[in-house]
Amino acid sequence: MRIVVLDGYTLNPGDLDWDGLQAIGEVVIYDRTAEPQIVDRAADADIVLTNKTPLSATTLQRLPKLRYIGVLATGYNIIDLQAAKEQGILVTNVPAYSTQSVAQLVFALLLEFCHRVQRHSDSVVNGDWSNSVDFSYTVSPLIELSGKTIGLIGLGQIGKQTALIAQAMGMKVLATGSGRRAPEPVEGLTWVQLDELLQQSDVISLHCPLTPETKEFIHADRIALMKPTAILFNTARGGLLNEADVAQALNEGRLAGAGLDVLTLEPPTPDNPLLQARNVLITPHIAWATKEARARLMATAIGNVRAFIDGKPQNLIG
Ligand SMILES: NC(=O)C1=CN([C@@H]2O[C@H](COP(=O)(O)OP(=O)(O)OC[C@H]3O[C@@H](n4cnc5c(N)ncnc54)[C@H](O)[C@@H]3O)[C@@H](O)[C@H]2O)C=CC1
Ligand SMILES: O=C(O)C(=O)CO
Repeated sequence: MRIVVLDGYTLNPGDLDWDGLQAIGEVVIYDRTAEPQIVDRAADADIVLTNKTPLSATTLQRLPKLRYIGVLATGYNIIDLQAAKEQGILVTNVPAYSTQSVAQLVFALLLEFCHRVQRHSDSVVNGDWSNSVDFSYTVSPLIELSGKTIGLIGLGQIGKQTALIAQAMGMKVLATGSGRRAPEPVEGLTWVQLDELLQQSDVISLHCPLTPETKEFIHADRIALMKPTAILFNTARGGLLNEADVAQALNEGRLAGAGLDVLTLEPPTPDNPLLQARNVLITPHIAWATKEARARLMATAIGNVRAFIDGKPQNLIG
């Protein structure tokens, strides 16, 4: 079996190894692949592994030998699933490998808004405390989370873990999903419709996939439903937001802040309006990238390839 990894660098920048994959077949690993290079590099492959290199219908039509795509991620919005199905190509993803890490980053971002730890520490190191007449001072308002309401859009693996952490902090948890009812009862959590969640939440966190239905579904009309004091978090996919609308709401004080790990285009162009927006914290799509999570991702991705070769595919999508 000829296996081509199109963009292996972010999964394994050098602190993991590909041995498990190399034991399965003839493997070629590219750190990154630009779109025009995909067909040349994958032309002879039976198996292609990709994290964020897109496989569109046009590209797949030019890869007639391809039998299997292993997405090196949970989100698989980069694959044209319909085209893959029509060509008989199986597609798998890696669920749940980063659940704890992503939920942890939600709170890293949220707690930064609550305490501005770095800003306070910088102030102290710069001498402000030594020069202060008081034993305590603040350089920005502080927020206590206990008693505040968090609204989770998407209650899958990451949404549920985020709910647990929020509950441990004394927050009231609202959630919504694609159905009118909760997929399963979760203790202490209230299932509401999207508009109600947007109206009632102090903190809103997105945990649903990017699909044609959810594309840019956080837009001006929905932002207008949110409290002007609300803080929005997106660790799912950038395309869930209309970025211009979110930036405008932040700049006009109709939204208090945004904590973002993902943008529509990654890396972003310098003119992305969110980069200069007021009260925004942006991380470069790192929620998944703890070594612990990447090691789990590697193990499951290799398990997926083995299962496909053994004729018992696992983690199939589409
Ligand atoms: N920033 C990062 O590094 C990472 C981002 N992700 C993103 O997070 C997303 C969620 O991951 P998981 O929780 O593991 O996936 P999951 O599949 O366990 O949960 C997704 C949930 O979203 C719900 N959903 C689907 N359509 C919806 C809609 N229209 N409105 C509200 N909810 C809807 C589903 O019913 C499901 O409960 C992934 O799709 C991926 O895009 C995942 C891992 C790492
Ligand atoms: O697993 C995912 O969906 C990610 O975004 C990380 O690549």
